[in-house]
Amino acid sequence: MIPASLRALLDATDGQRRADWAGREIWLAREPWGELAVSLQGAQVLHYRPAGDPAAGDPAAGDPAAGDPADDPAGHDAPSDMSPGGWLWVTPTPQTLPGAIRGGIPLCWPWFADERTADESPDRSGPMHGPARKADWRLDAVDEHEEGVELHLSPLERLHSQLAPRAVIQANANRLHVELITEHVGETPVKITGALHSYLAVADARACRIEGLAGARYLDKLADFAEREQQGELGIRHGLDRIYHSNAELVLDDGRRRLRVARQGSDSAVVWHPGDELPADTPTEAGRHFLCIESANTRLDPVWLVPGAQHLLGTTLSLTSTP
Ligand SMILES: O=P(O)(O)OC[C@H]1O[C@@H](O)[C@H](O)[C@@H](O)[C@@H]1O
Repeated sequence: MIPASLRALLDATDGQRRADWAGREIWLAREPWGELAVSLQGAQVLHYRPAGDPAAGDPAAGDPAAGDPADDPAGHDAPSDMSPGGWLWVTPTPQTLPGAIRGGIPLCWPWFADERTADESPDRSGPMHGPARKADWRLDAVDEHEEGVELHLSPLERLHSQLAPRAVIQANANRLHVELITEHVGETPVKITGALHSYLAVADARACRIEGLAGARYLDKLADFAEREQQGELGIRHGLDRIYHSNAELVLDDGRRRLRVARQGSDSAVVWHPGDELPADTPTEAGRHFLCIESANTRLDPVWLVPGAQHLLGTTLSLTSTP
């Protein structure tokens, strides 16, 4: 679910790959395999929709419910400034530059949340979730073929004295895969955290289920990081902010789609929705249509990088039809 203005840009593309949206340069594609939109601010995937996405509310996509708006929670209860379809969510009212866009898959680097250490930020200053998501990135390589696309990006300016990040984004008719690779180009070991802060589009954030976390330990950020154990699968009915100590593959079931969320290089799965306390850049109606499941490295699994070493933090989204 994306802003109608971004949808209009995608619909208007006639093969060109660059457009401006909300003051940012966007790389976009609308091809037989599906659709992809990436903001060069933050190397942030904003939209992904594989061909035939059955929950799009679009008769052409083969959605049997699409003919009857009342039966189609995927699309027709969308706020008027939002367009249904796709696996990711973006706010219709993003902050102006140099603010970050809320939605899609922001890259949080080289620290997660406000847990920056002296390694990541010598004076422990800097924005929540690190500078990468607000920085300008450049496209270093694009590999387009009939089945999909692969993009390689790196920041225009150096974001850390000893670390160099780059992002790889792969999209095709079956999956979206994002990698954030950190290379140590300095002289002394450095500790990092970070996250791929995926905003997944859901029918209603208060009626979702996440499978794969039963029995996992987690830190409850809303209870001063109290440590708890997940009893059974996670049913979401209200706001939550948790860091699960788990590397398990997860399935997000919102009643209309079962999305598999696989993670690489991550022993922390962050599950977040602000409930009724929505951020200022998120209108009430739009705000109930996302749930964040983040592939993360947090205080539970920080990564020590030695000179010459690399770390890959990744996430892969695909469908599962198996209940
Ligand atoms: O508003 P931001 O900076 O994008 O952060 C959103 C949320 O991101 C989550 O990852 C954190 O666990 C939350 O505590 C935080 O509120």
